[in-house]
Amino acid sequence: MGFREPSLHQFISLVVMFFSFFIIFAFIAKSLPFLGNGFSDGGGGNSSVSMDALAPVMTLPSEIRATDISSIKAFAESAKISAIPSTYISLKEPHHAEVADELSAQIPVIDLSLLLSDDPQLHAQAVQDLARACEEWGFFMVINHGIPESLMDEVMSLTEKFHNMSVEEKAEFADKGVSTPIRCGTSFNPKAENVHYWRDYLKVITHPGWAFPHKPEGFNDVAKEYCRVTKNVARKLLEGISESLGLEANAIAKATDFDTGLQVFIANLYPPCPQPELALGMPPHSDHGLLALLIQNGVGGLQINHKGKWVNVNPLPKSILVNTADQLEVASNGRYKSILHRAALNNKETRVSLLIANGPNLENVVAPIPELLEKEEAVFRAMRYKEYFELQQKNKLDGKACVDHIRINPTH
Ligand SMILES: O=C(O)CCC(=O)C(=O)O
Ligand SMILES: [Fe+2]
Repeated sequence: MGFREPSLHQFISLVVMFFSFFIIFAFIAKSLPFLGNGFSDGGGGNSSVSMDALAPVMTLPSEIRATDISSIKAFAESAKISAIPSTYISLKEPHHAEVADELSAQIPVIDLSLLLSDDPQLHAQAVQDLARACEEWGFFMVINHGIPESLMDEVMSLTEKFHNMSVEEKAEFADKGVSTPIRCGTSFNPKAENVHYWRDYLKVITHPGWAFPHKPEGFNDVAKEYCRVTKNVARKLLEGISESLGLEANAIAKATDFDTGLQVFIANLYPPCPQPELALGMPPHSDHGLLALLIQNGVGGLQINHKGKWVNVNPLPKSILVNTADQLEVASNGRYKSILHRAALNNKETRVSLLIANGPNLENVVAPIPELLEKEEAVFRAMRYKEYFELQQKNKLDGKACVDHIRINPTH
C-alpha cells in the first residue's frame, strides 16, 4: 500500500480542526476559576501552569506562579493539593522550630483609657509604658481603646464575606498598580518576587478621600466607620508617643501632616496551607507609615521579631495589635524601630487579618523631628512619603530593606 499525499483540502481541514481544538481547550482553561488571567498572559506567563492546572488533581503544579492565579484561596480550593508548589517554599527550616513561645506573654499591653486619663499620674505612667513598648518591642496590644466590639465584629465578618466572593465577583477590583485606590490580589507583589506567599489581599486607600468596594452589602459603611475610629486611636497613640520622646503631644502628627495622612485598609486572607511549616503568608517585613492597627478573626499566625527571636502573638480578647512602622523610626530618629514581623500559616483554618495602616501625608517629606536633632545627628535622610510608599509597594517585600535604604548611619 503506497503512501498517498493528503490533498490541500484535507490539509486545511486538519489545520482548522487543530485550531478549533486549541481554542476550545483555551476556553476551558480560562474558565477555571483559579487560573485568573494566566492563560491570556502573552508570552511573559508560564503556560505550563495552565497545563498543570488541567491535569488530574494528584499532580502537583510545582511551578505555578502567583502571576498566573488571581487567588490562592480559589487555587487551593480547586486544586486540592497535598503539597505546596515549589514556588511557595519560603523556609528551609520549619518555622515553629525557631519560635520563642516563652516571650509571648511578655508582649506589652497599653491601656488607652489610662493614656487619655485626666489624672496626670495615670497619664504619665501610660506614657512611660508606651516608651518602653516602643523602645523594647515596637509592638503592643491596646485595650480599653473605645472601639465598639460590635463594630470590630461587623467589619471582620464583612471582610470575610468579601474574600468569600467568587473570583469573578472580585474581578473588577483586580490590582492594577499602586496608584489605584482599590486593589485585590494574591501574595505581595507576584511580578517582583521569586518566592510567593500564601495570601490573598484587598488593599484600599481610605484616607484622604474615600473609595471602597460596593459589595458585599454594608461593607462600605461599616468600613468607613471602622477607619474613622481607628484613625482616632492612632492619633491618640501618636500623641502619647510624641510625649514619650520628650516632645509636645502634637509634634509627630504636625510634622507628618497626620490628619491629612494616608490610611490604607489591608484585608489579608490566609487559606489553610497543606505544608504550613514551609510557606509563609507574609515574609519578614516592617510596615510603611507610622502606626498599623491590626485585628484578626480569632485565628493566630502573626509573629513578631523580638531581639532576633520570633514570637507568636496571642491577642488579648478584643484588643488591637499595634505595629510601629518605618516612618515612626525615621521621625524618632531611630529611637523607636519599626517592628519586623511575618505571617505564619496553619493547615486547618482560614485566617483573616485586617490591618489599618496610618501614615504621613503622601506629599510630606518625612525626616527626623528637628527638636530631636538638637542633641543628635540625623540617622535618616529625608524622603517624600509617596516615594517611600511606592518603593515599598513596587518591590518584593524584604525585611527592612526600604528603611535601610534611607538610613545614613548603618550602626543605628
Ligand atoms: O496578617 C498579619 O498578621 C500580618 C499582616 C501584615 O503584616 C501586613 O498586612 O502588613
Ligand atoms: Fe505588615
